[in-house]
Amino acid sequence: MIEAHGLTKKYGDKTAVNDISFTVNPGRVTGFLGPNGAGKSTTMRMIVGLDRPTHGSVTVNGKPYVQHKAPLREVGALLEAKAVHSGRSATNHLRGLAATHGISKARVQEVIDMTGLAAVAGKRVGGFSLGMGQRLGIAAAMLGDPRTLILDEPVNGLDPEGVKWVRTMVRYLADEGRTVFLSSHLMSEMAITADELIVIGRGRIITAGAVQDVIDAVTKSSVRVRSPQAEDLVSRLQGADVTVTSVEPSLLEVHGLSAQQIGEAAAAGGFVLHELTPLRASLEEAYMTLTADDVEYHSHGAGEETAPAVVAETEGANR
Ligand SMILES: Nc1ncnc2c1ncn2[C@@H]1O[C@H](COP(=O)(O)OP(=O)(O)OP(=O)(O)O)[C@@H](O)[C@H]1O
Repeated sequence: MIEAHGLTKKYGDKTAVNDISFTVNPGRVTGFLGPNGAGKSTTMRMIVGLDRPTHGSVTVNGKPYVQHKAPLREVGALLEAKAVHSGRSATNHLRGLAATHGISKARVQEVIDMTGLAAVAGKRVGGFSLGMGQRLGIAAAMLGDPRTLILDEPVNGLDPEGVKWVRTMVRYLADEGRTVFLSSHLMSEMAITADELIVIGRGRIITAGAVQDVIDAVTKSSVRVRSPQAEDLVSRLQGADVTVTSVEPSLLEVHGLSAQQIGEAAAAGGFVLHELTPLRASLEEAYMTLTADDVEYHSHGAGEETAPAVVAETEGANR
């Protein structure tokens, strides 16, 4: 478990992390999201004692990281994995780490096998690709068989097979009762990997909670309706707080009514339906809404999609 209370980090005038409090629970995969510069890495560095908080505190498994007698056995961390420019082999790199923490050579071999490094374990780490370096960083994090894992951008640079492997691995580790805290900018991946989310922007927590709750709190669900009588159906569906958008001639997107309400209204009016599909917003859409005001580095330019025409946003009954 990770517990932060009023955690704050200032670098000169810059407040990188601003009075944040949160809990990361065991048995769950918790995603840490936020725009570039939001303070994710700084928070993770404070958790593992690489940065000292300006104010506040953070504990891992009940104690500040530095007070653990065998920290590698409590917390494994992959932080801003940079290419390790080393002439040593992966095996020797891991054995060196293991030796200073009383960890056996057998465990080194285990983590090499777990992370798919067996074929390259004897090769110079300096020649590793980004993905292999990432796997080596994860191997090092796993070395002490820790109860808590902190992974900053673990899928960065990994191929699809590697991304899937990380997803499966963190699920397995959480199901074993471990605490898993990971950051990523890949929303689609986070949506299927994480159970819980903490979203930060400009050093402050924007929201936290179960993934679906975070999405539902900021996005409106809608229903896709396909009907050969779509045009006439629009007036049947009109009501207070109902928005009907015509996506194409026989296709509507309805906000403000459930699929059940639409189906019943259509049946009552004798309308033929070819499709009735509840649509849920994606984590990416929710994230964009949540962090819109907290993005420090905006990009501008082409690629903005034109919204489809809203054909009915009406008042009145019929719900
Ligand atoms: N050593 C440092 N000295 C000065 N400023 C720093 C230092 N480390 C981080 N910062 C600043 O603190 C803020 C938070 O940075 P941090 O790296 O924690 O963000 P992040 O959420 O991890 O971003 P990214 O997604 O880009 O990795 C940024 O504005 C950054 O420039």
